[in-house]
Amino acid sequence: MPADYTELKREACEANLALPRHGLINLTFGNASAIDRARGVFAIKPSGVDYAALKPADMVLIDLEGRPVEPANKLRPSSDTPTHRRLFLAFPEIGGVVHTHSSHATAFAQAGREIPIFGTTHADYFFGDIPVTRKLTDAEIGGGAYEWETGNVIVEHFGRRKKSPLDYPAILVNRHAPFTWGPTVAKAVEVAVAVECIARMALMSLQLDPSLAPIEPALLNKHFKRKHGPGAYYGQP
Ligand SMILES: O=C(CO)[C@@H](O)[C@H](O)COP(=O)(O)O
Repeated sequence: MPADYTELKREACEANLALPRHGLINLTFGNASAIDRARGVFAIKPSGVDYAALKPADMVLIDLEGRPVEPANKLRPSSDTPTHRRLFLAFPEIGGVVHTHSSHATAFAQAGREIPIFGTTHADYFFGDIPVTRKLTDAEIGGGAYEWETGNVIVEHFGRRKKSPLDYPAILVNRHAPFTWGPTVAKAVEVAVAVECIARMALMSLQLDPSLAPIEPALLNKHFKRKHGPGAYYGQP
């Protein structure tokens, strides 16, 4: 009896449809995926397909070895599938990954800039700057495993600090755009919305005052602690 992935595909499709709904997507940029940890299979957006046309049955199933789970059909998995797979392998706590090219967060990523924490909107969600990875090297870009290497620089950023990725569910890939994750793909979408909202506010704050200092520690602690409690992780990845 073949496994039934109907619910996994529905969950992944709903997350992908939420991206343009939240204004995080232009054209076919971006992608979302959800994993069935018990079976080691994730469902991801098909490559290059108009979001408006997406249906659950279009989601492509890939196992954690990178193999298609269903007979190949006309729809190829997202070009970013190896990046999602790299994150699912490195972060066993996560249930979903989202990648967008949302404008303001992508502006910070292209500039290789972390998103500084200037106010309580940010402090309610993250205890520090939203980080940016190092640039990929020419060898990583041209070595034939670019998307996998993109996942590697994200994992490397967290690995050095040995913090749970759920404590810090977002990062900007240098010269590229944001990736977010969460215990579910729906939560990863929510984080992607928060990252874009925070990035837009940060960019406008810097336009008003290019030398704006980061938020005061007392205000950061008050807002983060009242939302996430004393047991939450306080610090950067
Ligand atoms: O990173 C990028 C573009 O730079 C991706 O967001 C692609 O634009 C999405 O491609 P598919 O998921 O449609 O293959």
